[in-house]
Amino acid sequence: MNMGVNAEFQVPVIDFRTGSSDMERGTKGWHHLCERVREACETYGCFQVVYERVSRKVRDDTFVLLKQLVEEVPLERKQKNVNPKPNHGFIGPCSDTSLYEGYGIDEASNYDCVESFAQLMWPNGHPHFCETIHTIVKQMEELNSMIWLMIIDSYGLGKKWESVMIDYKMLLRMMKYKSPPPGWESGQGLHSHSDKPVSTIICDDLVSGLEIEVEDGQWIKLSSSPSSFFFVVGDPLMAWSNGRMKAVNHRVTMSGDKDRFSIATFAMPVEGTIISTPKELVDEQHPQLFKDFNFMEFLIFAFSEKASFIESTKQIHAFAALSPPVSE
Ligand SMILES: O=C(O)CCC(=O)C(=O)O
Ligand SMILES: [Fe+2]
Repeated sequence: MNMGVNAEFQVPVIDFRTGSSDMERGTKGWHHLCERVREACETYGCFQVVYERVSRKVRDDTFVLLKQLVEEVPLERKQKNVNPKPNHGFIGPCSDTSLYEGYGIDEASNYDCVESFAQLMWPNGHPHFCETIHTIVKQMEELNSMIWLMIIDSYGLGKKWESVMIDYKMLLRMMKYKSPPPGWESGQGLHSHSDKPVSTIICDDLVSGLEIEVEDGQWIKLSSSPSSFFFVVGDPLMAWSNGRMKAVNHRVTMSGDKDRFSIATFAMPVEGTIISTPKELVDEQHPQLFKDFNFMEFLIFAFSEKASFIESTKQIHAFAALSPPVSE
């Protein structure tokens, strides 16, 4: 098994050009984009999307503010960022050798939720933080909805999109990965996993570190650009697509002397949402692989003691696989 990082591969880069007729639903260009999105999600489980609706200024300000949060706010305030839902709150560097530090804001496209977080970190308030973070999350949410619509159209489900589109909220995580200590060639920033939310959009400060597994043991490092984001397929989207899309195994590996900052918005279905494969995606050749399941129950399972013994990408199978698969 080759554990090396292969730099020759690159995931597809798909340009959502602002103002182009390709972005108008129903045009030929739109259908072409839908195909490319579907192919990327099926082959790699992720792609890079160029999206200029998020301005350079908002993006730059976001990382300045994130650095301010990491560097200036005392630990006891950071620790107030708690949430009973798994992986929704502050995760500090849990040991001297841990490179990771992360903060969570649930329902971050709601201004009040960003403000409550800011109030805990800066008791005198921080309107610039609230406005900037709220803006970028709203724009990333729009991008996510557009990609979902493309996925739905790419499978010919456009006419019934209202019944397949699920209601969701955006969980924001803001992250810092320290560069490895002197003498280390590289260090683990985040262990390998597939995402438990339906899908994820990642925006980074151009310090690379994110890697995906393309074949067993073959990892590729992804490098972004000032106007690009990574869209990542999560386990529930893979299950919804009846296994067509790939919930890609990914991790963060740090090298060099620069810290990495990133933010990720996770699409979290609202309480009570049932993930169910549309019947159009089930036939003789594609028997149904997963039963309908409650998203929140899956999330809780994935963070349980029992699931900690199961490889991340296999957890969804342990939780919801139909065996044998059922053809309609
Ligand atoms: O920070 C990154 O680039 C990746 C984060 C990630 O994969 C996650 O939080 O699930
Ligand atoms: Fe992830």
